[in-house]
Amino acid sequence: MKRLNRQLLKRAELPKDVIVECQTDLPERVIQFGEGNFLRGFVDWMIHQLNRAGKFSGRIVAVQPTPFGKVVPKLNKQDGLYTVVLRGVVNGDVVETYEIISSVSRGVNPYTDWQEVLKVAENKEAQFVFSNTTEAGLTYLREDYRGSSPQSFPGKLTAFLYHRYRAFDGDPEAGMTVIPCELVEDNGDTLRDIVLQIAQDWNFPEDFIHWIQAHNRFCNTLVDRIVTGYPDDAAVLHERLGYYDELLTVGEPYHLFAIDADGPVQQALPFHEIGLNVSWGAFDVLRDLKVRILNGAHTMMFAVGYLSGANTVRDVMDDDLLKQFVRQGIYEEVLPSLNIEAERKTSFADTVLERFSNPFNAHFLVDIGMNATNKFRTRLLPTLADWVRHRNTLPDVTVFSLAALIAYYHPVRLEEAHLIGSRGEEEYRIRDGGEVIRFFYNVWEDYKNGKTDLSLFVQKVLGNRTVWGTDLNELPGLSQAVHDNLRKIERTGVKQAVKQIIEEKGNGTTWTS
Ligand SMILES: NC(=O)c1ccc[n+]([C@@H]2O[C@H](COP(=O)([O-])OP(=O)(O)OC[C@H]3O[C@@H](n4cnc5c(N)ncnc54)[C@H](O)[C@@H]3O)[C@@H](O)[C@H]2O)c1
Ligand SMILES: O=P(O)(O)OC[C@@H](O)[C@@H](O)[C@H](O)[C@H](O)CO
Repeated sequence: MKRLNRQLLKRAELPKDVIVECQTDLPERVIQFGEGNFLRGFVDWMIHQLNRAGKFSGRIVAVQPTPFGKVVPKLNKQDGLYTVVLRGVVNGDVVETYEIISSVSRGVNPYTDWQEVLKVAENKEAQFVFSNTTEAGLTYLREDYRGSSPQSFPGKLTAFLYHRYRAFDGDPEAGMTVIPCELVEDNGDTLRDIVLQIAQDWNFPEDFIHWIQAHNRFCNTLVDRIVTGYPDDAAVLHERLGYYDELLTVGEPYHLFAIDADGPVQQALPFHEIGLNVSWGAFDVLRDLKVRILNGAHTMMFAVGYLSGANTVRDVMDDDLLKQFVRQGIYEEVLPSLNIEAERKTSFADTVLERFSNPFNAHFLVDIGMNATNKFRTRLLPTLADWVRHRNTLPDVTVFSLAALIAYYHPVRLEEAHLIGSRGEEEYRIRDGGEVIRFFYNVWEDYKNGKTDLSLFVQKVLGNRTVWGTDLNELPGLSQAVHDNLRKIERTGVKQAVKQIIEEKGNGTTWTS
């Protein structure tokens, strides 16, 4: 089967329902740090839509952010082309679209071709920076700059911007608009602060620091689209498309891009003019809705679902009991703890459940479970803490999900940088930061070897401030409740324990939806 590339576009007859409006000769106007699923199915797809509408006329250079990337060679083999498949239910109708995306001109591996990255800095037409390097990428790393590619993403950006500053002699007009997409609160401000810190570490001149502050915009953003990436039914899709695409990118039709940016950015990137769901300006409420409801529910379900035998979000939604668990968590615990107008939060939750029930949504629970302790801290702990503060009781579903998370972090062995857990005969990888991994390995070993009993084990786990950012034992009753839930899980397994929780809470008729 022929591979997707420019030649194929010239020669092949493609199925009629594949959207092919490719512009493969537009100038490079964007540099993007990251080439992962999310950027390809979201930002790059949006820039492609702007190009199709004649409202941007520019392409993207995608820079690989770590030495271990595998996407850049694939992108270049396909001349930057790839297919976005959007599958889901919109207003009750099943929607499935196929579109060849041509907004990426090429990929660059900065570890072998750093000069190519610097050449983009010398191109005045390149005025935008996008990124998604996961939360782990948007962090400060103290490192030296010796003229080759820095390790960290902010280090690369600092070196890139310094080269540009020098190439254009500090021209204010050469300043860039930087739009990071990492799910980090105030991601634009955070990135700017790290860049400024690195500029100081490297003794770059004060004038450069002034140029960054005065003439480069760093926008805070919030992104929302479930992009599951390369599908498990790729062979079927290739057959249907009639060509081979190593970068097939599957996502849902829903998308939301909130960008806190002023008029000139809105005019330069007029997403709103072509019907894309982009919100300009401050987005505090949207962030709370998205992170607390959608991401919160994901974190609430991943361990409970996985240890109950489900593999994907869709499996959870197809199981009456697990679905009830998620619904109770959202409607009875997360929503009451959000100080947002009732109709708005309920309607957002309804949409989230509809998105989770997307029949095509093969979103793997083990992927959602990566770095789950940190996700619990940012996505569910606010619900838990708020509940305790206002009601002096504990939210059962959220607390159970914490116990299930701890059970999920139960290793059968330590393997290099991660733990191996087991679900019956099957093994899975427990992926988290090195310190978290070592901590869970040690506490579970002590418990299994009888050095601690379950009460002390739970107290140790909840008391680790590095893991949770706080001592969770200080929440009244939490330690006992997690202990009781873990005991139930030990005795009956997760699924039976969930059943008990649901039955104790009643049949759920109090749900808003
Ligand atoms: N996939 C989604 O549905 C979705 C939706 C919204 C937000 N996100 C965000 O995207 C991230 C996952 O991205 P994806 O789905 O494209 O996955 P992916 O694995 O396809 O891409 C991850 C990218 O991050 C880079 N990266 C990983 N660790 C890094 C590090 N330490 N330093 C620098 N770069 C690093 C990788 O090289 C790769 O380019 C998540 O952290 C999430 O916050 C994903
Ligand atoms: O991508 P992560 O691993 O940070 O979190 C898992 C999911 O909650 C997340 O990817 C959502 O699907 C996404 O945030 C939807 O916009």
